[in-house]
Amino acid sequence: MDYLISFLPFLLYSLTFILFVAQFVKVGKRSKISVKTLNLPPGPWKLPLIGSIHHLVGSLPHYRLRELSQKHGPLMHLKLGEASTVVVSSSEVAKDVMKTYDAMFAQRPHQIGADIMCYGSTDIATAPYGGYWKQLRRICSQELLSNARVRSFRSIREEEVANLVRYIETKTGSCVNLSEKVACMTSAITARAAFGEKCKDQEEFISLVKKLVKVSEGVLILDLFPSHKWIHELHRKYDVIIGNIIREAEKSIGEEEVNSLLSVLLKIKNQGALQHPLTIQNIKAVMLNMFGAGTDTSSAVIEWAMSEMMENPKVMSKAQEEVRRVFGSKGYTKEESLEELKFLKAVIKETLRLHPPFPLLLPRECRESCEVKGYRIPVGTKVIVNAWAIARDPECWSDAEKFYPERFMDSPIDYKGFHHELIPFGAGRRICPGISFGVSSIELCLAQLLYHFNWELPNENKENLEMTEALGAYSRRKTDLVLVPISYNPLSHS
Ligand code: HEM
Repeated sequence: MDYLISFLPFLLYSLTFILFVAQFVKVGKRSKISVKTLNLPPGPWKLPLIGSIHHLVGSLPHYRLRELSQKHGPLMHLKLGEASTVVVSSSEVAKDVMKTYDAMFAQRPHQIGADIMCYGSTDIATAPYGGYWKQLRRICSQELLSNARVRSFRSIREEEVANLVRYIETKTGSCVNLSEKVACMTSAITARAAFGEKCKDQEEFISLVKKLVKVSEGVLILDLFPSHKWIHELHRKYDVIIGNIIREAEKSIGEEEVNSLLSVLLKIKNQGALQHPLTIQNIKAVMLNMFGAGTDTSSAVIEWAMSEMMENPKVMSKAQEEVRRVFGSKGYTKEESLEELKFLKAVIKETLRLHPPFPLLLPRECRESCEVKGYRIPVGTKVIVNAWAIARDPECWSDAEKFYPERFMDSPIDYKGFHHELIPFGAGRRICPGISFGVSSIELCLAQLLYHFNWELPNENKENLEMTEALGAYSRRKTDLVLVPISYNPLSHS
């Protein structure tokens, strides 16, 4: 009975929500959302109005949004009641939003879910634009994720990738669930960089954050049912574990030179010379970002790159030939050699183009009313940039749907936020600060997987590798990538 009573508010919420949405959404026989065009005051909005609020937009997949924008234009207005969202689907409009008017669109929309999970939205990713966020962002770029700091984690990356290679070597000729193993590796790299070597709660922490990340995909649920017990229960568990880890880390500060992300943050907090003093709660929120934003994203890129190369064996051979030539018979010995892997870098760019881990980036909000392409965007409008659709726009890319890394070989186009046709890390003030951290693990891991092994599909799906994406805010494979590694001996080929 108690159980039923506790579910009553949940059911009432659901019913109200469905009735509310049903007024605006006409779901046809084949689940088509009806679209109307309407002139909206104030300003020259002549954009499609579809029955949706920003919550729903979050759950509309990027490919459905592309279909809609192909019909209704690269700046599309979605509205339900008084809540407005614009969806950007061309590189030109993205440039306006993330460069010309970047300061106007550097806000994140307020989300109740983020308030619960991220200690009142005091992390970097969901903090409102302003002095506190700017300070965190500076700490993040100069101290936590600077190139020098990322270089200092080199031995961690090398050890974890070597562990993965050793494990795969024991499985030569049999099936390996690469998705699972690569996800463990990226989590281990992030955990050791974040907490240092001596963290005994690491495993528990990683498994809890995985659950939290899954839940955060459904921001809709968090925002609609903020009082529901399990959300708070999950957050309480996170708080206890990260609290223990921080207490342990505080003990070793000053004892030895530790450069884990957590110890750097604690030192900055203790120095106290900040305009917005950092609290332990703030540090807990930032640590959640490092894991939430940093682990599944990198492993998804590795998975997709391997999948695409399995689908395109000529690309695989070319990438293997390059790595084996550059590394020679000794294999990987120095990080600098990664710089010579021009084709592998192109493979990674092409993977990020076709499979950006956040196809819709992270949502933004308009801070000040402004005009984009002749349309007045009122303050408070939510903005979604469909980076996935832009990266497949035939106006920008020839043979846009084809996996063709060669397109980047003599091209200046990069993913660092200057070329708005390729923005897997976003652009402007809110661009991802973890590019160098993420890409350095991706490059090393792929290079080693290509150097040490030839890869085959398991017998049961020899003809057909499943390439479907799972539904959700992150772009990941619907099914795990299972492959058969065959160990490669460089000496027998030299
Ligand atoms: C392949 C790997 C990664 C991808 C594709 C990726 C992508 C993104 C994207 C699309 C955004 C939103 C940008 C925008 O709004 O314009 C973002 C933000 C962010 N990312 Fe990443 N990310 C990756 C790795 C990482 C790593 C390794 C870390 C940290 C260790 C990280 C930390 C963050 C943070 C803190 C933000 C919030 C920035 C802000 O709001 O100011 N990311 N990332």
